[in-house]
Amino acid sequence: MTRVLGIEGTAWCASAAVFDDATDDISIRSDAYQPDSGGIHPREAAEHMREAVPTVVESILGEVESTYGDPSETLDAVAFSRGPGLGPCLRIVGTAARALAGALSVPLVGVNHMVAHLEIGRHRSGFDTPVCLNASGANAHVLGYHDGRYRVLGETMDTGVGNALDKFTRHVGWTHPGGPKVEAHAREGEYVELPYVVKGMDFSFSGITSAAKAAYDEGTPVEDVCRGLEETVFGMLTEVSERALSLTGAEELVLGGGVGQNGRLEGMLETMCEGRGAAFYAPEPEFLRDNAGMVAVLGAKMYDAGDTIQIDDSRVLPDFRPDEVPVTWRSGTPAERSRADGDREQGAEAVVDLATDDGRAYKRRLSKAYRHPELDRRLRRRRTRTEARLTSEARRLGVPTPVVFDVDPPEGRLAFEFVGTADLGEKITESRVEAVGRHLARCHEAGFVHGDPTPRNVRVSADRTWLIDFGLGYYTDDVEDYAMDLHVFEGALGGTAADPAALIEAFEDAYREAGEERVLRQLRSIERRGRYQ
Ligand SMILES: C[C@@H](O)[C@H](NC(=O)OP(=O)(O)OC[C@H]1O[C@@H](n2cnc3c(N)ncnc32)[C@H](O)[C@@H]1O)C(=O)O
Ligand SMILES: Nc1ncnc2c1ncn2[C@@H]1O[C@H](COP(=O)(O)OP(=O)(O)OP(=O)(O)O)[C@@H](O)[C@H]1O
Ligand SMILES: [Fe+2]
Repeated sequence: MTRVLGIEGTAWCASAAVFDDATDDISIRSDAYQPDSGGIHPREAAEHMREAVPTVVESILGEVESTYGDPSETLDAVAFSRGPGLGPCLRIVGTAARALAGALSVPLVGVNHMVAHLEIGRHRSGFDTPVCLNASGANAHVLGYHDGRYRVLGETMDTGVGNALDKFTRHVGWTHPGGPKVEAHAREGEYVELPYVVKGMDFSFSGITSAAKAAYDEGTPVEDVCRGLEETVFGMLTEVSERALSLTGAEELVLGGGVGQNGRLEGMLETMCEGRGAAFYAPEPEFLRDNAGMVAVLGAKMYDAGDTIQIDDSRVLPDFRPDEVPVTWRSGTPAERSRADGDREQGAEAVVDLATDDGRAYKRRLSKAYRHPELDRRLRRRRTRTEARLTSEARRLGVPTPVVFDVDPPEGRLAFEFVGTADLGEKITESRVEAVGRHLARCHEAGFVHGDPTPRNVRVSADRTWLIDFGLGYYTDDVEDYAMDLHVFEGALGGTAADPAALIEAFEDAYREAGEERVLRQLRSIERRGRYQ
């Protein structure tokens, strides 16, 4: 039996909670910081924490006393959010947690806030090895579990998803937080087109926010812009969640983070999961937005695993990433599930019929019921057309790709030559990875990117390495886009291959030889970029 007091205060929500694992009771006290104008000001937020944290802790201690008895005898540990978050806020929470653990003479547990957003969903759903979509203010990422760590399968390349919505609402003069206002107005609006940006399983929002502001400034009704924002941004998050399910073979999805309170986002995820026979769980709103209940729950699991920290080692970590956390409290690896059903491959976007007498592969991009019909039509058409064009263009450059026999964009249909004997993932070697490096360099030199170069989009045989599935590709002269291709490939290697380091090195060496050094420099800058803005 374990009972843990948790403290949260990474940005706006001062919160304390107690979790009792015998009864599964979670009791939470929260006090939100509400800026008078603009967004969250770090100094004001810290001021709020200074006043509110002692009050919520006091209040929860009172409850512990009356429900369980003397806190120093009935609590096993104090857990707190070490990061990510705003430094000045985190330090106040850290100080409070250390003082309380000292006063109660119990161990201290340092929790990663983003992992807590995930674990609360796993705890309440009872799912074993779900993929998790964290949709919060300052973050947005899709996590999977592999080999003792949570892996970031995909994430935002610029702002968090809530921040993207909040930036738009500030522009139109609404108070913080803007997310709930976007939701209310979107209900009255008609969908308008905004840029849809998915690169492999990564994505970005800054172009969407700018386009939304511009549309509003040009007189598009604010309700319509809000609807366009929801359909676009949540469509992207749902698409990458589906890709993550498809890639890992997981059959469960949990949602986390404050933006998860949005009914449209939940609805899309639910529809997507239904469509592929996966189970979906969204925690109640009080466990989605920032709260100390999730900190107490994860704190209890870590405490049970002996995962406590000494006061001296308990400094806060404003850039704490979820993949830095050694996952001590759980085991299990997702069961491998074959996505092939006889002679039919089920990808995230399409079904591909492979066992044909004519040696062809027939691909069909399916309509996605979760997407707005107009957006769905546009994406399927555009990607089908792009795939035909770039597959042929790459082939002309000498990159091995299948011959395209037929294309029907409105129907989302393509007919290709069948190539290879296996996907790269099943037969990965350094020399094949080097071939991918050379092939991508050649595409980039010709001015386009693949857009989704994962091991599943590479086919291999004894003597050749083909690139397939160019549907997310596009022409560009921006070095950032080329570097993103490399980032996507390396990310996928990191998430699936047993020893990615040697493969990544071989891949980069081959790319360097055939392509431009500045792309690799840009790749380093992508990797260094702070994501918590
Ligand atoms: C590091 C930590 O401090 C940070 N916390 C955070 O972002 O608070 P969270 O409670 O997870 O999310 C707040 C965001 O959630 C948005 N939000 C709240 N209700 C919403 C709704 N109904 N629709 C869309 N967004 C909503 C707000 O606009 C705000 O941007 C994080 O988890 O990234
Ligand atoms: N021309 C081809 N020759 C041989 N196999 C193919 C061909 N096209 C597709 N496949 C097989 O079908 C699978 C799915 O195809 P594709 O990647 O084009 O669809 P998708 O829905 O975009 O999938 P994903 O989301 O996994 O990228 C491939 O991983 C590959 O195993
Ligand atoms: Fe959060």
